[in-house]
Amino acid sequence: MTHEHITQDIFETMPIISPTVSNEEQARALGLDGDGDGDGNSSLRLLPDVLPAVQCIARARIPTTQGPEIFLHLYSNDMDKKEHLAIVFGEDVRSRSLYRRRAGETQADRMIRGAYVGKLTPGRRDADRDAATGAALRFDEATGDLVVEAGTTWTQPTLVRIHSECYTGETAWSARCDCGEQFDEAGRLMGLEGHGCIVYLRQEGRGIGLGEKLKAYNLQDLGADTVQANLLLRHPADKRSFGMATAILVDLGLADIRLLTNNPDKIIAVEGKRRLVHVRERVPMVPLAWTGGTGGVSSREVEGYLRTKVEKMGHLLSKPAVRTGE
Ligand SMILES: Nc1nc2c(ncn2[C@@H]2O[C@H](COP(=O)(O)OP(=O)(O)OP(=O)(O)O)[C@@H](O)[C@H]2O)c(=O)[nH]1
Repeated sequence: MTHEHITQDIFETMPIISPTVSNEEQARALGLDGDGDGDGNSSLRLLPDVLPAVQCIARARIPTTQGPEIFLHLYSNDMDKKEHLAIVFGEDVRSRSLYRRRAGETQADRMIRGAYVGKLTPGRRDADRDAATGAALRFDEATGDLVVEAGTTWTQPTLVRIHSECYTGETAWSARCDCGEQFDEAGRLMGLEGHGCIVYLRQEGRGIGLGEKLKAYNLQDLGADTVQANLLLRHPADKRSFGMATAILVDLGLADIRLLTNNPDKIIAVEGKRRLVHVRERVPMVPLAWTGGTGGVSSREVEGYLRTKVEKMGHLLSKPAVRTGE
């Protein structure tokens, strides 16, 4: 479809952009549904049979400006060329694919990949044993797999956030969404617990990419809500999938989790068909501006964004009533 066609279509459909027009009506008018295939299903409902094969290719300790130390894990996979990440709080969380012994590698190679136990210090020679703490890794000699003794250090379900990339909210100080605030809050809570994981997925703009999200913002300024804007651009309301997150969590041995989210679709999606990951508890992410405290994103745009999430995307959020006479 040419640019002229899209522009023409948008202006033909502009009169039906109104807060009173439902997502379904809008989608029908455009011949689309949630995932654009006309079958009435949202893309999140289409759970994949097979998870991507993920491999953690490097891990490093990052001291942070916020206090807690994190271990950043960078993943490759067999489905896309993107660098998905796991931001891990807690030294005991071990990526199976990272620690697996590789043919011919030296202890120095392992330390450089981040496949070590304890802390790296100048002059350290052995990745698999930390003389300072006495910690040692154990391997299955036949397969080279790390033997992880379940529950030896952390027995509770781990606090997890599955975050989708949002350049505008995380880096460009955008007050159109609460993504940056959610990211910071997740890190704060995990820092307090001393344990947790933010899976950072490279699916910008609910999977449509930054360029398309910027177009969606212009449509929002022209009167569309966030769902209508995606549909007008001929994208599903939500183009994301969460099999990558499931695969990364399984690789990290995080099968029992408490998930920070308001989005019920995310719970279904991360558990997947085979329920390799169990969401034991949903931990709500209440916008800070709604908690009565200080801070938090506050703008006309973010209020509309959150309202659309509640009214059209089924998010489990309710704004506290404004109290009067106090
Ligand atoms: N297309 C589009 N994407 C947006 C918009 N605002 C934010 N996003 C993207 O939405 C994603 C953030 O969604 P999340 O906060 O991870 O997830 P969620 O489904 O809203 O659910 P929660 O876990 O409750 O926050 C990021 O990829 C953002 O870039 C928008 O107006 N349009």
